[in-house]
Amino acid sequence: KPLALPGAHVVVTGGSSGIGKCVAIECYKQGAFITLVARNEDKLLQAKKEIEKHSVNDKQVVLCISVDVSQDYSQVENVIKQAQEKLGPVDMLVNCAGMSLSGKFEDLEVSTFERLMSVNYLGSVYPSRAVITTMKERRVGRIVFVSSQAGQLGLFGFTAYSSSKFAIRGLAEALQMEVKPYNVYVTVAYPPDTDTPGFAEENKTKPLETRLISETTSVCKPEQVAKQIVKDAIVVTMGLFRTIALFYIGSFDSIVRRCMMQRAKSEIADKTA
Ligand SMILES: NC(=O)C1=CN([C@@H]2O[C@H](COP(=O)(O)OP(=O)(O)OC[C@H]3O[C@@H](n4cnc5c(N)ncnc54)[C@H](OP(=O)(O)O)[C@@H]3O)[C@@H](O)[C@H]2O)C=CC1
Ligand SMILES: CCCCCCCCCCCCCCCC(=O)[C@@H](N)CO
Repeated sequence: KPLALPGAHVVVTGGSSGIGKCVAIECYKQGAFITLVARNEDKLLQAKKEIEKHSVNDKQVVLCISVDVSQDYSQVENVIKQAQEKLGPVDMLVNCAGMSLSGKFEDLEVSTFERLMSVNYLGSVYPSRAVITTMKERRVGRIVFVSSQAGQLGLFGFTAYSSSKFAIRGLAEALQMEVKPYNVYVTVAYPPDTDTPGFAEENKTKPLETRLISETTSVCKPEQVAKQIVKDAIVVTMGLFRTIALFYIGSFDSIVRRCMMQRAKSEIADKTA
């Protein structure tokens, strides 16, 4: 049941920096073929070189594709098509592209809310939407979303960021219920502050309150966070420990399975009729 990474095709958005780059390295070390997706081509090539140092056989490939995951769905769809033509169907998608901007609600431009929603939320919807059909058909697939601790708890300074990360959780949980009968698994990571270029950038404009709240927990290494993300995606344990929710989820899952069987039956009936 665990996904076999050797020979698997793993697409990592935001794979040119920080957590995403470390996820790519972790998968490459375990024998996967990698597609890196991000905007800046120099950063992509730089990351490709770094990842290739960790190869475990001479067949492995790191493919780089430059695209903005948050802008135009048809562009993202094309990128996934290109990747599948070169490296085969996507076995695992890791949605790491994202960014953080902080400030008091009244100090943030409204355009910041739009920007974070499109990069963090729509930037996870588009790639996932582009791989899901093939995953369901093949009865193979993993989709990983990267939320944040600020996606479980709304925090001072993060009105725009937290809400974009909460949105990811809703998306992931609803999608999981749809695709479970097709052996496709969805996981969500909720990392704490992690030492990355993105984190350094965020710290330049963080309000004092946000910084003090953040400093109550320690800063993680991206390698460590990436290791956990990959492990959780490969061996999917009981995703979410929510006692009451579990009861409902179980009964909703059986509705989904029943509908799936009904549909299969009526398709057979249509064919024989
Ligand atoms: N570091 C932290 O403290 C934490 C981070 N997270 C989340 O983890 C994820 C990764 O963060 P981190 O590693 O720190 O970030 P980095 O800024 O170091 O890396 C972000 C990556 O995403 C890419 N990216 C950003 N915007 C887009 C876009 N519109 N289209 C395509 N690619 C894009 C960047 O490349 P390019 O700019 O070239 O496009 C880069 O590869 C984010 O979603 C972040 O919110 C969650 C919790 C804590
Ligand atoms: C239910 C249990 C929840 C526990 C929450 C504890 C919260 C403590 C402080 C949180 C610090 C903020 C992290 C944001 C990280 C982030 O996403 C940015 N660094 C991105 O760049």
